[in-house]
Amino acid sequence: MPSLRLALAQVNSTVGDIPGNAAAVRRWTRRAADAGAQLVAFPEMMLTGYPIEDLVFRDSLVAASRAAVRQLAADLAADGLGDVAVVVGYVDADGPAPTSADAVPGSGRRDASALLLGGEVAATYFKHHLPNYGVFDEDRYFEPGTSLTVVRFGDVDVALTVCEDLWQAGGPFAAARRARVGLVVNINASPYELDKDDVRLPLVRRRAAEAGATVAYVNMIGGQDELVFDGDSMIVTATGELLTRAGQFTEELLVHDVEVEADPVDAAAPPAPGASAESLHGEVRGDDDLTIERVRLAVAPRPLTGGPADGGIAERVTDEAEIWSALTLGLHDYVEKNGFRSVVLGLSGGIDSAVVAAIAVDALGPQRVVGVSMPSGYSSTHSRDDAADLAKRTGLDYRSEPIQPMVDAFLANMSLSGLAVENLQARVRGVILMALSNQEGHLVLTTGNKSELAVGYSTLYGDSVGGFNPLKDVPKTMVWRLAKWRNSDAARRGGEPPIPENSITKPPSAELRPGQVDTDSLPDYDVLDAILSGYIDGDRGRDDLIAAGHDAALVDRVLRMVDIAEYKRRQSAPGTKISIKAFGRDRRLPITNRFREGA
Ligand SMILES: Nc1ncnc2c1ncn2[C@@H]1O[C@H](COP(=O)(O)OP(=O)(O)OC[C@H]2O[C@@H]([n+]3cccc(C(=O)O)c3)[C@H](O)[C@@H]2O)[C@@H](O)[C@H]1O
Ligand SMILES: Nc1ncnc2c1ncn2[C@@H]1O[C@H](COP(=O)(O)OP(=O)(O)OP(=O)(O)O)[C@@H](O)[C@H]1O
Ligand SMILES: NC(=O)CC[C@H](N)C(=O)O
Repeated sequence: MPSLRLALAQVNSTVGDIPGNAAAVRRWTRRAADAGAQLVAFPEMMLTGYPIEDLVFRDSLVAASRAAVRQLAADLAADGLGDVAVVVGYVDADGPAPTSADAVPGSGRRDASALLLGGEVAATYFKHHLPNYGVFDEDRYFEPGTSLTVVRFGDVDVALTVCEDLWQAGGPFAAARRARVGLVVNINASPYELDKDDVRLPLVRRRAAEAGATVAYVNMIGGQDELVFDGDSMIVTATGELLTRAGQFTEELLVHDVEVEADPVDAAAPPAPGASAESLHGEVRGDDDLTIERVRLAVAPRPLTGGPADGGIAERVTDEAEIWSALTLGLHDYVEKNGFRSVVLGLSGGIDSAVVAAIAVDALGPQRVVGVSMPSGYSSTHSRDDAADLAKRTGLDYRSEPIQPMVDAFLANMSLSGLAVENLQARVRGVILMALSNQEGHLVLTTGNKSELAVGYSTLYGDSVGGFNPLKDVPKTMVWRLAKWRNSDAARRGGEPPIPENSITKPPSAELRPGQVDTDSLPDYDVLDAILSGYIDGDRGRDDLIAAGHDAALVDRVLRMVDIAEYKRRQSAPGTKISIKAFGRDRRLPITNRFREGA
């Protein structure tokens, strides 16, 4: 059986930085060549970054992407890497631009994969299955490809596919079976969701069985606004054997030798049982017929030399460890890719700000994190002590800005009472953080968790002020789990647990009036989160939630709070998606809306 040395470049690209991304391809191809790889695969839309959203409508961007892929082929050859096959994602176009009179959005735009060899773009493939659910809008942006590109690579037929092609049965993988390929290269921009890695491996196995071929799956890593990509690249044989698998959230070159069948399956044979359709979001399309385009290469691939390469199989980690990595990488990349040197946040001594501070310190280092205690007349001594303790444990830049004189100045000039005074305190804090941002250039982090965002438990233009929110998609009960995990992980490694125990154990309180605790207005968070998870993540209605055992009056109250807080969410800062349904692109609801569940 022919042996191929594959390299999967699980790397981080930046949206819009076409020259920087092309330079990264050259650097990683050099490393792959040094490891003796014959073919190196980069993620979906590596050259443009992913997702580029409406940038795809710009002719200038498409032209730059098309030019870059050709230039990259030439540059790789000039680097002495012309005999390494490089599979790379980019944006192509072969139809009228969407701006022309007879075109519709998406017309002519292609989510493409190119195989570069010998200084040329030797083959191209256009993504067939376009995801159009959850955070994806690819029907808006692209036209689906209708043929499968099969490249004769030495003695092996290799099919090119892109991301969603793997998530739906039929189409490219069925065509790959008909084409009797030995290897399917699948390049991805697959955003992180908790437990998605548990879905990926069985999915890759099913597609490998469907194609009757080895599947090389490469995914990007890195943060892009609300998305974070986790990698988890892997190679799986036609019989379902996992040969190698990368870790999550780190750049990595996975180099592995694969034995590939030169003439693998009997095209007439049906796919193995279990090769059926599957999608996390339950969307499945039919068994579309693709034509097969065979490409013969003008340049022979480099011979296999040196000792064997084995990429190994990375260990899986706990949910908390996985989420922590997602949140730190999401924040890190938002800060770095948007050119900030530092972040600032209010430290209340409570659990939310403590966890955000610990994430920021892990992502950026303590010298790039400013924590501000802003006590008012209602602030307890422990809230200040706990904030100071957190600062001492993490080494972040700690400041104190008492707000009472500023609140008093407002009250001396305006007659305010009740909720207006409560919210004034949160708003004065927001003004202080924005002033520090303007003065010193920090990005303001806001700290509202998903449970609070769901029920509108925050002050608009107050504690919700900020440019980025690491906890946006993290329910309160998970905030506590993360805090406990981070502390015990630190202890296990012999380090200082960053989060004061008191911040974890005390009852949550906004401290906007004497003796206030969250449970004055909200049910216990474990009860609240269970209802929210059903209503938001599961799209379950009132009756369904009551049938599941939740108290009817409580369900009515919670659903009403969620429904009327849509306006706050629409104005909220972006934050890293970790769940199947994050607020924002995953869940788009009208603000003006009189539909109410049940009562
Ligand atoms: N449909 C709509 N479209 C656009 N704007 C709309 C709107 N409905 C109200 N509004 C505006 O929103 C205002 C009400 O919102 P807002 O001013 O925020 O005030 P509101 O939501 O009434 O009060 C804030 C709540 O959050 C709690 N809180 C505050 C701070 C921190 C924490 C915490 O522990 O994390 C909790 C606080 O105890 C209180 O229950 C209205 O006065 C109006 O201006
Ligand atoms: N005394 C304070 N000093 C500094 N920042 C504060 C203070 N009180 C509130 N904040 C800021 O406002 C956010 C909302 O906090 P609040 O205490 O009202 O509710 P919370 O959701 O329980 O948050 P936390 O668990 O961080 O206390 C805090 O996370 C913090 O960033
Ligand atoms: N870029 C894509 O096609 C991603 C869609 C795919 N279902 C995923 O989440 O991995």
